Parts: sequence; structure tokens; C-alpha cells
Amino acid sequence: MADPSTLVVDTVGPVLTIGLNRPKKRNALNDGLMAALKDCLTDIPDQIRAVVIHGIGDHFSAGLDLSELRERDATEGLVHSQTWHRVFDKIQYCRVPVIAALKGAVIGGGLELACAAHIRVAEASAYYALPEGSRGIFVGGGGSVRLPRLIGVARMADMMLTGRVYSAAEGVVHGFSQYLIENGSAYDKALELGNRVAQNAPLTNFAVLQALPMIAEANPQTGLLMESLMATVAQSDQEAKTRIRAFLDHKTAKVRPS
Ligand SMILES: COc1cc(/C=C/C(=O)SCCNC(=O)CCNC(=O)[C@H](O)C(C)(C)COP(=O)(O)OP(=O)(O)OC[C@H]2O[C@@H](n3cnc4c(N)ncnc43)[C@H](O)[C@@H]2OP(=O)(O)O)ccc1O
Repeated sequence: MADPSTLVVDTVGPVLTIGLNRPKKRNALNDGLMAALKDCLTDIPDQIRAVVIHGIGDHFSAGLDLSELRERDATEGLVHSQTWHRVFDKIQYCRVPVIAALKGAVIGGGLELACAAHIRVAEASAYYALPEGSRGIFVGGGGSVRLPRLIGVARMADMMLTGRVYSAAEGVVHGFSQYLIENGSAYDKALELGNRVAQNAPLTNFAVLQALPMIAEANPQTGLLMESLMATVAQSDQEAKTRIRAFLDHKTAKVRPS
């Protein structure tokens, strides 16, 4: 059953912010939190154009709440894992971009949660680990599907076999996170990015979230056809026509390095 106290949910302009709120347990992900997260991601109000997920306190998340793993038999374990898959799918297939603001521990299931987001912003304090090997378990939140696509099978295998802790800087180098920023600013940066992506044409964001991952996984011929179809749909939309006219009439911002 959903435990609403495990999340702090807020609306900041067009951005929905979701704070994982079990700081005394390092935001370990228990059943109540996962159910609350699912509810929250199911009922995103129409006016919301981006979501930021962050951790309350010093950490993003210490992963699965190990105290809830004790009593599960194999069947319950399977159901549990598939429940997680459904929650994280809600992130990956969200109708608006989801940005994870990372700090402190980003461990196990916490890392899997972050993998499902579309953009990862890490402050210097963030560190990543998959200690499942030392706990005698395996990833169960989609990590073996999503993480190798970001950092490669060999590096994920290294994380799982050695339990090595990767730094925030390594996370950027290896393609896990897209931004590395100073301590204390992950939330603000994620919010800034949320406001920025909210300005895009919704159809472009839709294409990036829904079509791009499929195109990237398709064989090149299928991918190129899908790209052409998506491009055609987007450019024939009135929104594109209005935006391009605004640029040609010098009524909109130019592309400038930030
Ligand atoms: C199998 O099917 C699955 C699996 C999964 C996903 C699996 C995973 O996520 S495995 C990874 C599990 N996480 C860990 O092993 C991390 C454990 N925590 C730590 O190492 C540390 O707590 C820390 C995160 C590095 C923070 O250290 P520190 O700041 O010193 O804080 P502590 O004093 O250690 O902790 C404070 C308090 O929090 C409790 N706590 C921390 N992490 C967890 C946790 N993961 N689960 C439960 N409780 C946690 C800690 O015990 C302390 O509690 P007190 O009561 O003693 O205060 C997915 C789906 C599947 O189906």
C-alpha cells in the first residue's frame, strides 16, 4: 500500500518535483515508497511538462530496503521485481522528460531508478555502487537492461562483481550522468533543466522519449525510416511552423553557447 509520507511532491511552475523522503533510512526503497511513486507518476497533471526526482537529505537512495527482503520466497520475489519494473517503466515511458538529481549514495535499486530517468544530473558527492553481489542477490529493478545500455556490459559486470564504488566524475566519463556540478546544486540544476525542456514543443519531447530509444535499438534501415516518419510528423505540426516562423522573423532566441 502506498505510503504518501515517503515522498515530498511539489509543483514548481511546469515542473513536478518528487523527493524520496526516508532520509533516516538513506531513502531506501520500501514497498510503501514504491507504491506512492507509482501513484504519483500515474496521475501527472496536464500542465506538468517535466519531472525532477531527487533525494531528501544527503543521499539520493541506498536502494532496496533490505529489511523487507527477509521473508520473500521465489514467487514473491518474482512479483516484487516485476512490480519494480512497472514503477520504473512509468519513469522511462513518462509522457514528459524525467530528470534525476543525484547526490550521495546512488546504490543498487537507487541506481536502477536513476537509470530509468531521461537525464541524470550529479553533484560531486554522488557515488554509485551495485553491492548486490555482497548481499547475495541480483539487480531486480531493470538495471541489467538499462545500465549496460548506458555504460556497457563490461563496466556493469565490474560494478557487480567487484562492488567497486564509482565516483560522480567517473559516472560522467562513462556516460551514466550528463552533468557534474558542485555539491548542493543538483536539485537546482535539475529544476533549471526541467524548466528548459518544458519550453520545447511537446511533440519533439515525445519523439525523444518514445521514438529515439526505439530508433537507436532498431536495425539501421528500420531506424532511418522511423526517423523520417517522426521528422515528417513533427515538421507538419502547427507548433513547428509557428516556432520556425518566429525564428525567421527574429522573434525568438538564437542558439548561443552557455
Ligand atoms: C532481489 O530482488 C530485488 C533487488 C532489488 C535491488 C537490490 C538492491 O538495491 S541491493 C543494494 C542494497 N543497498 C545497500 O546494500 C546499501 C546499504 N546501505 C549502506 O551501505 C549505507 O547505509 C549507506 C547508504 C552507504 C549510508 O551510510 P551511512 O550514512 O553511514 O548510514 P547508515 O548508518 O549505514 O544507515 C542509516 C540507517 O539507514 C539504514 N539503511 C541504509 N541503507 C539501507 C537499505 N538499503 N535498506 C534498509 N535500511 C537501510 C541503516 O540500516 C540505518 O538504519 P538504523 O536503523 O541502523 O539507523 C530490487 C528489486 C528486487 O526484486
